[in-house]
Amino acid sequence: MKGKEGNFDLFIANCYFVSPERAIQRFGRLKSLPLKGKPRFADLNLVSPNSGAHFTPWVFAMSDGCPWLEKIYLTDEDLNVIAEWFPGFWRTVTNIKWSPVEFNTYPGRLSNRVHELPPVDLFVTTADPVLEPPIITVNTVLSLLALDYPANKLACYVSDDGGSPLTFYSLLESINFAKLWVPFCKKYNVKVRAPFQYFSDQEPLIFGGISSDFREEWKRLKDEYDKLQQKIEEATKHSHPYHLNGMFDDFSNIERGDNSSIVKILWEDKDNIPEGLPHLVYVSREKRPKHAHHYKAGAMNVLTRVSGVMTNAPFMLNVDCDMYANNPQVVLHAMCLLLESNHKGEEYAFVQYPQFFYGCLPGDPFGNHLIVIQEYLIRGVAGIQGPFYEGTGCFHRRKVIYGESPVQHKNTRSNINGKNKKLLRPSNISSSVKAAIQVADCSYESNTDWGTKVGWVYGSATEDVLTGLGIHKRGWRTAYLTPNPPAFLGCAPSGGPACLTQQKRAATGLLEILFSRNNPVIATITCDLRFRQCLMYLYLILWGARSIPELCYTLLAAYCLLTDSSFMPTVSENAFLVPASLFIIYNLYTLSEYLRCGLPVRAWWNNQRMARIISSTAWLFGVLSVVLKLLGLSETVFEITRKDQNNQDDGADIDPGRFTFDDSPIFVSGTALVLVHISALGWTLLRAVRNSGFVSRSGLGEIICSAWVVLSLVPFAKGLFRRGKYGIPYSTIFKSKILVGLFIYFCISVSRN
Ligand SMILES: O=c1ccn([C@@H]2O[C@H](COP(=O)(O)OP(=O)(O)O[C@H]3O[C@H](CO)[C@@H](O)[C@H](O)[C@H]3O)[C@@H](O)[C@H]2O)c(=O)[nH]1
Ligand SMILES: [Mn+2]
Repeated sequence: MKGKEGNFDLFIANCYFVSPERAIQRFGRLKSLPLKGKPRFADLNLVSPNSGAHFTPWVFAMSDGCPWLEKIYLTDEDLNVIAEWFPGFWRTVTNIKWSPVEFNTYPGRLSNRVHELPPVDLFVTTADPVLEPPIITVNTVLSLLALDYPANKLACYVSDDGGSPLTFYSLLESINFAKLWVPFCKKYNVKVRAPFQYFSDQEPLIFGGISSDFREEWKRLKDEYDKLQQKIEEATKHSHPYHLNGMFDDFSNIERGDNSSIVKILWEDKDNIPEGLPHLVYVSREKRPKHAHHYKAGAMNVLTRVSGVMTNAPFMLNVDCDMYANNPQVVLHAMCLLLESNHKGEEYAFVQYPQFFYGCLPGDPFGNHLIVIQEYLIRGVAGIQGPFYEGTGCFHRRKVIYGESPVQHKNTRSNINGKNKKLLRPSNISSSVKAAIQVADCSYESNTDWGTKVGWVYGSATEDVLTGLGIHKRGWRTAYLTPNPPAFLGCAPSGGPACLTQQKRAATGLLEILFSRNNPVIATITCDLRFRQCLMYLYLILWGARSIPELCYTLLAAYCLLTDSSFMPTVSENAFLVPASLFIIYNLYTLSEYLRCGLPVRAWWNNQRMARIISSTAWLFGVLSVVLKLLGLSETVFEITRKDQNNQDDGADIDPGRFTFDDSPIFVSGTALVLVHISALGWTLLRAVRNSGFVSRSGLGEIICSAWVVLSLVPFAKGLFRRGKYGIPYSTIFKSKILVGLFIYFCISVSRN
């Protein structure tokens, strides 16, 4: 089974078409593709819903001679039906979801080419030891050190933007544990290599038939991990847990946001054998109050340069500090794609894994598990030019980050003819520490292309999407990989404040892209961004801006009820069917997506509800902060999301799925909106009672709209009557009431004129 066997691009048409002609129209084009191999099979039966006729679509397999990769183009049956019946309906979204793609990778088949595997640099970013407890970062690092990949081809770099001695101490302490953990994982082929997850599961001890050796080692390692955890916990409690001497000297007198560069080798892998422990390097870049540090993008660029002078691997993985590797074969899976070019000779700029989360609350109460979005949206984009960069769980080609275009890449590749590829990683890195410190200084980037044409791009709080767009703009294709088990798992924030802060930052950052030099429309006209990819980016970056029309519509319903007017047709008119069917179809369709992902109805509802909450609060504030930035009144900031620890209980009545509040102004608009609608509905009811019956101009349409808003904002309605963190603070309610008063006054004065 070598050589030509195996690799094929597979085209499947598994959809119902309105007519066989339509199917031929859509899939006939496949015939003209340059088939290298023989078509494999064609045995799917299609049924035409109109004529009932059966017909067989074409299924093609094209062999490229690469045994470890399959690319499957799927066509979403429901999408086709909808697209057939409702031409033009939800066009932008349909554009994105139209041609989903799935890759199947077979890392096992790479095993006889181990010597050809390239080195990979692994990056972890952390920024705040309080919001991001070091034990979380330590677990992520341990999961990376223990990956199924030759250790002498890996190097792990941790960027600590907090310059925290606690984070440094925790990583230093974890080295001794890593020396036991990594061999243990590889010896017993441990599935989950983040120790906190592995040991939270007692199962390995309960099953029968496992050697007593294993039991003993398991217990020993659990013991060691507990000790490590205790040490870190202890250090967290005391302000000076370690004598500031020797290795800690650099951390004395550090002020937040004002420190020189620190680069320390925590572990240098001198043995240089595949079974060893990868290099581990701690990096805290220089920060000065007068120098913009560009948040995560700045940190990523420093990591790129520091690793550049130390190991300079051709591929770089980056993860957020909470995103541990859940599938030990992530690098191998990524290599199945990165080592290959497709039948047109194109290579992928990066391989993006989805963001999935651990410890998920049932029913996705905060609407942030991203399962459906990733399954339909990102898989769909994967069939256009490729997924956007999600900021974590992504393998980049180093040269692409340095600004290389696909054409340049092809040329250099054919020049070196694949032979001189750098397949070894230096085993001595201590000699380059001095250089590494220099490239981590903040003056290093002045008057260079870093942050514009080179590296992670500055100017947006969503540096990930902006950077990925810069790559697509140069004409690169990218790939989306969804192996089983999921590649990486992280923490999804819970509670109102953390979720809304994260969404506000996303809305801000995405909108900033519209006003950046990477504007997708300009990129399509002047560069190599594809048109459909441009539509996808527009859809994405205008997410937050949707809050403005949405707010207008929600207020419109309340306005009509308060002034006894209407914006909807009445039930007796035929025209009523238009909004009614749109409403029903939209909800049924989105619901079907959740059900097809195996999620409960509750998850669908929670996501719909959170979308309205986020739109009326976080996105609105996101838009506002971009407006302030454009007016030059304030700069946008990257607020770090709190990484919750599961045991963070602070009371008996704990319900982690319940919405929480604090005194942030972000809650004012939502509170005002729910108050407006409750008033409007109350007023309508009163009027109905007084007039004995609904003889008014505003009818069922307006009432349904208003009630839908209240239903979506139920957490706010409940928050009005609760105290503590589940209640809305009085000051917020007070401010909201002023807004409500102004709105009602506006309604009355408009309707009088
Ligand atoms: O000044 C900073 C700020 C943040 N970070 C790191 O950036 C990562 C992401 O920050 P987080 O607060 O966890 O944001 P999330 O909302 O969870 O992040 C999502 O959104 C970000 C912006 O789009 C992406 O960068 C992330 O990869 C993506 O997971 C974390 O590792 C932080 O430590 C820094 O290194 N320096
Ligand atoms: Mn995160």
